[in-house]
Amino acid sequence: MKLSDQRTPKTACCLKSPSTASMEHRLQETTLTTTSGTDEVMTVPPQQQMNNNNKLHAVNHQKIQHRFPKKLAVDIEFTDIYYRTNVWSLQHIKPEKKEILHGVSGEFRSGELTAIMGPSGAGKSTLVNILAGYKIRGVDGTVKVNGRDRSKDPRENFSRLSCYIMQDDALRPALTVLEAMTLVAHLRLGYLTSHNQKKKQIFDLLDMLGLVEHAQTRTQSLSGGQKKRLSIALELITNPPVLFLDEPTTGLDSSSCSQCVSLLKLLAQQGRTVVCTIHQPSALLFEMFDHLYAVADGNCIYQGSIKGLIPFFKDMGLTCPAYHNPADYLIEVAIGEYDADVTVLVAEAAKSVGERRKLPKIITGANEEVIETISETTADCRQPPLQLASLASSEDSSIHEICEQSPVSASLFAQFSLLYYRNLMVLCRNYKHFMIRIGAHLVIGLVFGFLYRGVGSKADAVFANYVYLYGTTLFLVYTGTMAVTVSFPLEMNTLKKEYFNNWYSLVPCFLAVILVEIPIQILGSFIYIAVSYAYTEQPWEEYRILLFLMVCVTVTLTAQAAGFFIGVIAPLKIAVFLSPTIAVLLSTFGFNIFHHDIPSYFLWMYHISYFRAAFHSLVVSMYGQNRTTLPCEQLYCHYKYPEKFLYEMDIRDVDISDNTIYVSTVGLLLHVCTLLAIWFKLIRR
Ligand SMILES: Nc1ncnc2c1ncn2[C@@H]1O[C@H](COP(=O)(O)OP(=O)(O)OP(=O)(O)O)[C@@H](O)[C@H]1O
Repeated sequence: MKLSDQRTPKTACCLKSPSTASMEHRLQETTLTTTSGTDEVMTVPPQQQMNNNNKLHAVNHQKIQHRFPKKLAVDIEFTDIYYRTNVWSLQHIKPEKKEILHGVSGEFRSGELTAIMGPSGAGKSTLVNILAGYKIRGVDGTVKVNGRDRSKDPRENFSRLSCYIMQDDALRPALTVLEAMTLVAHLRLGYLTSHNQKKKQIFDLLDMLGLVEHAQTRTQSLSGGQKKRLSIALELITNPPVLFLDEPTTGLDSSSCSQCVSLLKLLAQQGRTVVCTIHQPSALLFEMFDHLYAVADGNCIYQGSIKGLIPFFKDMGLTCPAYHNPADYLIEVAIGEYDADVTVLVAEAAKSVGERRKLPKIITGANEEVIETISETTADCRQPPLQLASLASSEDSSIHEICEQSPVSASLFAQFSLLYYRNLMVLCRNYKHFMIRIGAHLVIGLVFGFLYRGVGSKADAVFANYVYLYGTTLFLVYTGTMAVTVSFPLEMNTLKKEYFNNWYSLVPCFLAVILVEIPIQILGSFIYIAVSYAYTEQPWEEYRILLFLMVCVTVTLTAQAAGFFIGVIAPLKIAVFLSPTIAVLLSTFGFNIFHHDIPSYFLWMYHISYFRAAFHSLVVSMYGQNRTTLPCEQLYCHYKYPEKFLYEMDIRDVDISDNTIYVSTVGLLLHVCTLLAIWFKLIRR
């Protein structure tokens, strides 16, 4: 069925503030008409002038042309959903099972905007987490997608046709709106979608969400409502048929709230299944929802239309006072006010599940509307044409079929390139951070060089040089570790969101992060070494300089790998304390303590200490390798012969290449462990 042939005027949602007239009135006033041809034109008659400069408001006064490919409609049915988790009981000193959802059932349909409401702690977020596939552990029950059990298909399939917009916007603050959209378009639409098509799609989305004029604004400067809309726009780039949102209106003022809900309504009217949790909305906002799913203490107490809520309560002997906001009344009933017997409501609501499932699907205006196929939309798009949406076809379509219509994501290499470029861009924007890191290496190099000037070439200053070498190792280990300890923890939320919503795979993302950090650390080390090496008058022999550089770079990169690892495995506050503590602990082995003096139960630390291995290598690179006699300006210099110093320090037999291989291996292993730890965190949901 070619939907563009249908010309029935439809009621559509308009994106506006409800401040001056009733929302309902305006909704009815606004019409959405399809025109002939391939372009869908939503014609919105002029509204009365309102005092709102927001772009979304202006949208109502314009013709908006959207070019959105639509996928098949997706209905979600869930039965007997239980969620149990372990909580630590101080009374019994053991973990105990706590049931948070007690077998809830329901159905969310395409073309409908569903609100999940209930008192705080009722289980709204838990339910939406489960339905979005974000929470997996401890969940029992069945979730069907277009009648097919979701668990029978690979997990990624569902995430390819749905998106989850979490409460925390988790955006990249240094990127502009346009950059964020472009990046996600390249990542998710892959190379099969042409540049022009991506650009068109981005601007259509920004236009629809009222963000065009903020395209060049950095996301950190956006208002709360704009951030929320950007979060939605980023996920809409692949046009998923299902949207889950956790409290999208939290933290927004009433005007932004209504704009946000209006937008969700529009998305639902275009045939999507839109499900969001929401706290007590205003009466006007409440009426904008098509379907209500009310939860109280892990049970469903009502599911059905908004209009049906008050009559349902009336049937249960609960009369909503006149002029009372039904949304407020619902919450009051859910917490047991008005002598409400919640168990009766739960039993009645359970009956309505079956009744709703028997109801024929209401063909909402939007479901009949044209939302063009990709092939119609773009002549230059090489993707196979997507099928037009129709509710009839949605019943037969499995997740697999719908997924086959999803755009092909960027290849792993393309993902890496895009993410690497993004990280470089963020680094350039946060150049102060970069400059401070490089500046610190220069300043410390100058200070160390000044304090230990000339010690590298004197026989009577061998111990001072030994301390300089120790200080160098410690400094490079510290700067390597500490600069990156917070890297992954700070972006864990964003990473979780982006990874869950299938933006990219973990390995390219991980490599893109560490390969931006590694050159900075190498550059910093080079600057420090250039200054301090020259100032302290270390031997000016190419071979020794190269050895020195190699050992310093290896140890600082391994320390960096340790910083990444500690940051990922420990909570942030502990990680920033743990990293330097471990560095200091490892540094005590090898410096002024001999292998034979270490108690046997600490020997393992001596052996695993990459610090010790690097430090010994540095000393040997300066005093070993057949170094000639050191110039002595005193009557007697104990260490005139460098070999003697190595002998007395018990490091004469140190093999630099063995040690360097060991330090590098530790670094590589730490990176692998970091990658596994992140992966574990991402999948442990
Ligand atoms: N992993 C968990 N361990 C222990 N309790 C949990 C866990 N997850 C959720 N809960 C509990 O389950 C209940 C429901 O939590 P949920 O976040 O779903 O509530 P909510 O309805 O979204 O509340 P709010 O509106 O305040 O966000 C709460 O009492 C919460 O403390």
